[in-house]
Parts: sequence; C-alpha cells; structure tokens
Amino acid sequence: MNAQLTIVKVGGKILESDEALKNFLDDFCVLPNPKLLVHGGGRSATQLAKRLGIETKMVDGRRITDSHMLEVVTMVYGGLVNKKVVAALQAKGINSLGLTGADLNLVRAHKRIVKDVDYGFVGDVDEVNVELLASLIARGIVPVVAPLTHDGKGQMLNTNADTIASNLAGGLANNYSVRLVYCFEKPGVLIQPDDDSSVIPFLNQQLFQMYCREGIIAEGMIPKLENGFNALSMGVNEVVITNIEGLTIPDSGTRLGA
Ligand SMILES: Nc1ncnc2c1ncn2[C@@H]1O[C@H](COP(=O)(O)OP(=O)(O)O)[C@@H](O)[C@H]1O
Ligand SMILES: CC(=O)N[C@@H](CCC(=O)OP(=O)(O)O)C(=O)O
Repeated sequence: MNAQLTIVKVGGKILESDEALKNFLDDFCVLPNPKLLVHGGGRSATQLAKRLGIETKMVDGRRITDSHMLEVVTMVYGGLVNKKVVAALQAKGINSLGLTGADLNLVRAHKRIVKDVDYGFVGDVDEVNVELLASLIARGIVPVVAPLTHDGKGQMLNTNADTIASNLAGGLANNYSVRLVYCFEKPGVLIQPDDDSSVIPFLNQQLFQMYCREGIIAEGMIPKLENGFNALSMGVNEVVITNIEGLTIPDSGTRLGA
C-alpha cells in the first residue's frame, strides 16, 4: 500500500486575515507528514488591483487576466502570499519550499481558449512534474505552491488554485494514497448559505448536479467541486471540503465520492 500524502488547498478569505492565516497554519502544522500546501489569494489580488486602479472581472470563477492583472497576480501569489506562508512555516520549524508552476517546471499550462470569453493570461494545466515533487516530499520538504503556471515559452499564466490542487493531487496519486482537503471559511458545502450547521456530509456527481440545479451550490463552489470530482477520477483517495477546524477533526466537512 502507498504511503499517505495530505494535500491542503487554502482559500483567499483565510489568507486575507492574519489571524485566520495563523489559525490555519497552527492546524496545518499538526497534520501528519508528508504534506503539501497549495494556496489561493484571489481576494488579496483583487484588493491590490483596486489600490492600483485595476478593475477585477471574474467569469465562471476565473479572473480575466490582462497584462496589468498578470503583474498583480504574479506579485501577490508568487511573492507576497507565498513568502508570507513559507516564512510562517519556517518559524514553526517546517522546512517548506515556495514554488510557482514555473519553478522547477512544476506545472506547465497553455493559455485558456474558450468561445466567447477572452480570459487573457489564464492557464489550463497540461502537465505536472510529479517525479520532482515526489522527490522533494521524500526529502521531508513541504512544498508551498502558488496558483501560477507557465507555458514553457516564457509566459507566466494565472491558474485557479483549486485546479492546481486537483492536478497535483491527481499526479501524485500514482505515488501516494492522497487525501485532498479544500479548506475555506465555511465548515463544508452548505444547504443554507448562512447556517453553518447545514453541512452536506456527502456529495456524489448526481447530488452535486441536483444541488446546482436547485441553486443551493453556486459561484466559486461549482468549480471547486468540479475540481474535487476531477481529482477523484484521477485516483485521489479522499476529497474533503471543510474549514480550519475541520482540518484536524475526522469526518467533518463534505466528503466527495462516487
Ligand atoms: N452551497 C454552498 N456552500 C458553501 N459555500 C457556497 C455554496 N454555494 C456557493 N458557495 C460560495 O462558494 C464560496 C467558495 O468558493 P471560493 O470563493 O472560490 O473559495 P476559496 O475561498 O477557497 O477560493 C463561498 O465563499 C460561498 O460564498
Ligand atoms: C484564473 C484564476 O481565476 N486564478 C485565481 C487564482 C487565485 C485563486 O484561485 O485564489 P482563491 O483560491 O483564493 O480563490 C485568481 O486569480 O483569482
């Protein structure tokens, strides 16, 4: 049997607040090794863009990324957020390595081309350098991955952090028994958006489609769940959507399955 690997994706609302980030990292630290962290930071990018007079436009959960926005997201995800997290982990004795998809050719992508929407410099993932990632993990290093990819021709691309987490988890599923945890500000996928006790404990594709039709699952939760199901189809053992507290409590949050 393969060894277990925990991959956690932490979302923008947690990263935005120093207190929430501290709480998150306290709990991330006690998770068993080996582990890997993927971070978002969408809200911080939106804030900096606003300060610079750059308007944010999202379509289907993805940021329209023109050349100015690409500068913002590269600075925020690859710089500010990534280094803040790595320095905080180092302070806790966790030897982490901050990476974008360009570093060590970790995640290659191509510019997203869809009918009707020009996303600009947004990347859809082609390939993950799994061997290299596995060798870092085997050395006891905790990779901290930012939601940036590259096209192999010198172009950085902005890629949804949930998608990066799903692709890394899927790639590493050949080497490890992978547990993928999407950690955000709510205790799971909810029936009532303002009732934290209304967590849906289990979702399969059928239930997911039904809740989407009913409008119970909407906005950023749709691509998050699509990415979660995608990870399962790539051989990931367990996918859970939960909050900071749920990181260390078994059977909390929403579990995805067949
Ligand atoms: N049924 C639901 N349960 C929980 N959140 C939901 C649901 N439907 C829509 N959402 C929205 O999805 C958001 C999470 O998606 P997103 O903002 O992309 O997460 P992240 O912070 O991880 O990037 C929540 O903040 C919430 O507003
Ligand atoms: C293409 C695209 O949309 N990329 C995302 C990457 C950051 C992200 O996913 O951050 P959260 O997890 O905090 O939402 C964005 O720029 O918002």
